[in-house]
Amino acid sequence: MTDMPRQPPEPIPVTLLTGFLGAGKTTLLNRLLKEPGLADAAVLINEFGEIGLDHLLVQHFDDATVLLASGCLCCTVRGDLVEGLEHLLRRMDNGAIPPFRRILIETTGLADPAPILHVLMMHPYLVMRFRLDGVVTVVDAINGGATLDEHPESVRQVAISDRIVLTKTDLVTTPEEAAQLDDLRRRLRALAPAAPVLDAARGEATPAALLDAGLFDPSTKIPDVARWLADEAVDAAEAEARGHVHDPNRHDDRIRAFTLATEAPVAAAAIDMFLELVRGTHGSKLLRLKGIVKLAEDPDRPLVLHGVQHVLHPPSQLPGWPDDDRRTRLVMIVRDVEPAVIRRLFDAFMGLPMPDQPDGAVLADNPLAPATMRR
Ligand SMILES: Nc1nc2c(ncn2[C@@H]2O[C@H](COP(=O)(O)OP(=O)(O)OP(=O)(O)O)[C@@H](O)[C@H]2O)c(=O)[nH]1
Repeated sequence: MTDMPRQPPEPIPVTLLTGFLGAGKTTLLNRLLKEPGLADAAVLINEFGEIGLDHLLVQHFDDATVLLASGCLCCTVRGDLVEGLEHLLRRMDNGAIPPFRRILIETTGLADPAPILHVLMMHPYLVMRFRLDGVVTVVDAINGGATLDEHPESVRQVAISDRIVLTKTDLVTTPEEAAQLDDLRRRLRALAPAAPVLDAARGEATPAALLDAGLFDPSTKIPDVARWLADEAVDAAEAEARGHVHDPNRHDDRIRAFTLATEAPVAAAAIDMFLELVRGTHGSKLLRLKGIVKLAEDPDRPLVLHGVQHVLHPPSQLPGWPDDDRRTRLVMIVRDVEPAVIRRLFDAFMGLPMPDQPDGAVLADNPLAPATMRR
């Protein structure tokens, strides 16, 4: 018998469920797990709330954090999360539990989801076996506005989300509450313009609407860049935000979503230097980055970028462009950074004419510039 080369197993999609204390995460999770399509999902939760989960594959992980040698706080790895994920994989690979086709991770209401996403993007083994499908953030229609005002971590949870679920809209009865809900919806749209807002009480938070938020259309397996990037929605929100006076004391006014785009093919070194500089300078202020790049060296095979804070998922290349839009497009969500600052840098590195600005060559040719930025 000839040995067939072994294909690596398909990475298992992971959905991160986040949202503030009492927002309704467990209630939503319980409902989703009763859906037939999720019978073969595994669940990892890091606290048992008042509502129990009676699902076959529930595993618990603690809040324990392990500081990496670099000492970078945003890279704290949830040790038990890594262990929990490895344990589930081991038991599946050994046949001790039935194969699961998806993982849902419910975080504590106070958690910043970024370190959990970092685990999925950086761990040398887990990054091969799992892929981040999306971040679902649950927001309470009654308390959501006050929570955003008081807790910056809840603003971050919304800003990095791919889907938002509004809960408790059934409790909105008075005209004042309805007006507050309108305001909350506006805030959510500004914070996460690419994330559809789904109303749980109206039955909109279905598995079809919440899951498979990644680049590939689950039915065709073809990448759907427009849906994944949602750059048009971000552009529209950016235009709306331009007319608005930003109040630096409001947590959500400090967050900005914007897009960068160029028709011209981009040299791999230029995009590399640009990202290096943005990550080096703005690090934790860069909440999320998604992008597709037309490489000068290989223009027919677009490069896919995906990052949370300064951590980039290992970039991949698609075999071809899925539609007619072949521009390089990046969507960024930042905190406390003016989009114009990053836009100027992008234009400089992409070689766009910038008569009155220092351009990329000045940095790249400068022997005093950091080594990563020199030619
Ligand atoms: N009326 C109404 N109540 C809801 C809805 N969603 C959740 N709840 C209630 O809100 C309370 C908190 O819900 P949970 O699902 O425990 O919220 P959680 O986000 O998991 O809470 P923590 O784990 O404490 O962060 C429970 O009493 C739920 O029954 C909803 O859409 N409408």
